[in-house]
Parts: sequence; C-alpha cells; structure tokens
Amino acid sequence: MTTSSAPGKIYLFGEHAVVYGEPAVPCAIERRARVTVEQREDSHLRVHADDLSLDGFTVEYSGATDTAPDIDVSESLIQAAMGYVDAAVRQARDAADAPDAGFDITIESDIPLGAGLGSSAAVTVAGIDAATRELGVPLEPAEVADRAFQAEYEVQEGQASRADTFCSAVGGAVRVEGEDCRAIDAPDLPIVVGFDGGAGDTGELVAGVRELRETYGFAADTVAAIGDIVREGERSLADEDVERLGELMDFNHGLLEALGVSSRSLDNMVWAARDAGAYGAKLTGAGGGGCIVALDDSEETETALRFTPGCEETFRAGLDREGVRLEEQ
Ligand SMILES: Nc1ncnc2c1ncn2[C@@H]1O[C@H](COP(=O)(O)OP(=O)(O)O)[C@@H](O)[C@H]1O
Ligand SMILES: C[C@@](O)(CCOP(=O)(O)O)CC(=O)O
Ligand SMILES: [Mg+2]
Repeated sequence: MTTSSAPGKIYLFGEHAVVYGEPAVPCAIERRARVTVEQREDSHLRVHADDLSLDGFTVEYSGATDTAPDIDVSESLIQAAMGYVDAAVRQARDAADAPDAGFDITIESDIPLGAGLGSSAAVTVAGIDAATRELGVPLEPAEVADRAFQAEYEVQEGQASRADTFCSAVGGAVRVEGEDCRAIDAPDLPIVVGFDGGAGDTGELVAGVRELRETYGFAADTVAAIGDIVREGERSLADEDVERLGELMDFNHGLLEALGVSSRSLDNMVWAARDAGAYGAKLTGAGGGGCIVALDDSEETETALRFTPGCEETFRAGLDREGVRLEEQ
C-alpha cells in the first residue's frame, strides 16, 4: 500500500493566457489531495472517493468502457470523477510497463473541486506518484509532472497548460511558459482565499476565451497584456514588493473580467478584499465561480469575506514549498 499527497495551487498571475503560450506564475498552497493505492491480484480498479459528493462513493470497474452501473450516482459524475484517475493509472502502467496492473484506490482531498485551486492536478500528480511507487518504479517530480500533464491534457481534450500539474508536483512558486517549466524564488506571501462554494467548467471557460481571442483583435491584445503583467509580476516577486504584486493582481483580475471569466460572486469577493485593505485581489484558476486570492497580512480581508454575501468559506493558505511527497508505504 502506498500513499502520496500533492498540493493545490493559486495563480498569482497568468491563468488562461498561459494556454496561449504566455507565462504564468502559480504557487502551491497548504491544501493537499492524498491518494492511496494498493495493487490488486487482478487488473481491475476499485476507486473510493470521499469528497466527490456529500456521501462519497465507491466504484469498481475494469476499464473506462464497463463502469459498474450498480451505484446510485449519475453516469456523468462517474465519468467526470474517473477521468483523471483513469488517466493517472494509464500513465503509471505505462511508466512501469505493467499494462494489466490493477489497484484499489482511495482519494481524500482538502481541495474544493472545480474551484480554481487545482484539485484535478493534485489528484493526478498524487495518483501517478503513488501508483508508480507501488509498482516499484518511483519517478522524479519533474517526470510525475510531465505524465500528469499528459493525463490532464487527455481528459481536458487538449485544453490544458503545464502550469497546474508542474506546480503541484514541485511545490513553491513556479513559472510556466509553454513547455518551459521552472521553480522560482518567492517570499512567504500572506495569501487569503475566498470561496463562493461554487465551481466553473474549465473546458467551457477556456473555449470562451479562445473564441473571444479569435473574434476580436483587442481580446487577443488583452491576453498578451496579461503576459506583460506576469513578466512585471516576476520582477516584483524577486524584489519581494508585495504592494506592487497586489497592484498587478488587481490589474490581472480586471483583464480576466474583460475576457468574461469572472462572476458576480467572484467580483464581490475581490471588492470586499480590496475594501478591507488587501494589497490586491483576483480570481484564481478558470473562474466562472470558485475562489479568489488576495494578499493581506492583517485579519481584515478574512473578516470582511466572512460577511460578504456569496462567500461561503475563507481561509489563509500558506505557500507550500513541498510538492508531491510520499506519505506512507
Ligand atoms: N477528491 C477527489 N476525488 C476524485 N476526483 C477528484 C477529486 N478532486 C478533484 N477530482 C477531479 O478533478 C475534477 C475537477 O477539476 P477541474 O475542473 O480542473 O477543477 P480544479 O482543478 O480547479 O479543481 C473533478 O471533476 C474530478 O474529476
Ligand atoms: C484556465 C487555466 O489556465 C487554469 C485552470 O485552473 P483550474 O483547473 O481552474 O484550477 C487552464 C490551464 O492552464 O490548463
Ligand atoms: Mg483543474
């Protein structure tokens, strides 16, 4: 039996634009997904996911085509849930040259689903790490990242950057531009997250930006301007200039809003944080609903978010300098 965990992330800058080759800077946060795998005698997969619905569920199957129908959850939820797990298992089987390996898999996660905190990447990264270790072929974090990207790319039908998976695998702050992925230095940032309890559809939101970008030159310019913000943001990060970082996050949020990926509740939370004196605030991840990230060393932003209509949860999320790690073997 092997358990690995991997962190979720927030985007300081650059989501969406990173899909078109602009740089992005995500940071791993201290919220993790833990995946436990145990090799079976047969080639079946039995997956237990506690967090997918209020009750959690278990599904046993031997492949994507013959999902066992004897459980009380919709087919689409199973497909959505199993996509990443299936793809992670395919990567592990491939890495170990063990095409028939079967597993009992348990997923536990502190990362809300579809909320912009990279739950899919954390589950995929931790899953590949645990399954390859279980098969006796532990991989370096960079290789876990590469395989997790292939898995996400497959599930998201070509609409994925390397940002989430690389960040989750190596931890800390990272910079991703196309295939160029590297860890960068960052100070401990006073990160506050606000969560509206909802989720956005990453594929749909990415497709929306793609269409705007193809329709209007100024939308393409907006995407390019986000790239400029990221490059400026990297300098502020190196200078540890938190005030400037906040200003650039505000600017980045404005451009994401213009690209149509914000929502009323995300905007409300962003404004609540700014009014409370945060250095800056923006949505994180695909948008549409889910989380915002703000920088504030005082308690003011958390207090304000607690009283903001539409905000369901707020928490401080320290930068997690550790990426994927073995928990137990
Ligand atoms: N705890 C979990 N157990 C099983 N699958 C999960 C878990 N958390 C996330 N996932 C998978 O990740 C998907 C959400 O990923 P995505 O839409 O990219 O949003 P995000 O990565 O921002 O959370 C879920 O639909 C599910 O397939
Ligand atoms: C919109 C995007 O830039 C980030 C999506 O992040 P998340 O899955 O919402 O956490 C897509 C991507 O980079 O793959
Ligand atoms: Mg995701």
